[in-house]
Amino acid sequence: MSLPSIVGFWTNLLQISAPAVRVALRRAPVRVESAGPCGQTRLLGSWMQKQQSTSRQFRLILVYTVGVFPNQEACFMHLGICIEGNIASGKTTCLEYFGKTSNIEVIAEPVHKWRNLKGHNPLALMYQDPARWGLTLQTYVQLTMLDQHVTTMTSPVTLMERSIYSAKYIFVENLYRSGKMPEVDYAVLSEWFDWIMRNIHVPVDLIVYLQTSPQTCYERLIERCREEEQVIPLEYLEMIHQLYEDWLIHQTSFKVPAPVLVIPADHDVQKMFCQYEEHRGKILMGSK
Ligand SMILES: Nc1ncnc2c1ncn2[C@@H]1O[C@H](COP(=O)(O)OP(=O)(O)O)[C@@H](O)[C@H]1O
Ligand SMILES: Cc1cn([C@H]2C[C@H](O)[C@@H](COP(=O)(O)O)O2)c(=O)[nH]c1=O
Repeated sequence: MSLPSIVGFWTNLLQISAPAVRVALRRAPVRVESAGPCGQTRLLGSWMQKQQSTSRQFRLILVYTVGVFPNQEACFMHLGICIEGNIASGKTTCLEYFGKTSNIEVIAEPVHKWRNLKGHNPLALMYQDPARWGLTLQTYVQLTMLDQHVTTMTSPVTLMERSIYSAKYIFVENLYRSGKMPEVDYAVLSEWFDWIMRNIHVPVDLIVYLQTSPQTCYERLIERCREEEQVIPLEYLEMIHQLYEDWLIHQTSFKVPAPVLVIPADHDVQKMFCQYEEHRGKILMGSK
């Protein structure tokens, strides 16, 4: 669908002038990125700080466009949402829940790659000897996360588990601050990360933070029983928790790349599913 058609559609439906729709589009947290296949105009989600005060009218247009044109091939609009949270906080379960909805594409964290890279297990190696293998794992995590961020999506909304941001701001930072990553390794990873930020567009429109207590995660981690993680003590989850809180709640450590929706996640699964339903609209809108 071309941009003029979108403008025409909303002009007719809302009985507002075409310039008003165009103004709403211009003020929106999406931008015309490129001409997609078959001449379709692609609007790629791109949240920008200076445009936080997006008009309500446009947001309605945005959300209902997803509903009205659900099956557009190579959809013209795309929202990227990252699900963040501590280890075993319930991110995968959340993804599986929303994955049942049509028009939402979910991208699970590529843990299987981190556990098996040409027969090697960088995740296990890192837990066994973080000072030796932290750089190895985190270099690969950064690459695989970037790969997921730039993958072309065909659905209007993508839910991605974690992000290149949390890999750097939480896990690399934790290794470094706890004295398990040499300064030179941290400097190399930081140079790579900064280069990516300067040269590659990594769009995120909303961060959904599943906020749990470290104790809850510890219990769920033991229940999940992933072999590599059996060495993780409660203190490790407490450090990850604090880094997440400083980044997304207090916003005192690193730049937050998108608005944050906080969902308390210590509850049982049924209560979590109820909360996901309550927040479904906000999540689809890609903002608070
Ligand atoms: N709300 C919940 N209450 C109890 N157990 C949960 C809840 N959500 C997930 N779990 C269980 O906890 C473990 C970790 O959940 P998972 O979704 O894999 O977390 P993450 O992807 O954040 O690491 C899994 O065994 C899962 O079945
Ligand atoms: C992003 C990231 C993850 N890890 C580790 C932490 C966990 O052991 C797994 C991810 O599992 P989760 O249940 O999805 O939290 O990978 C890491 O060491 N470094 C990272 O950057």
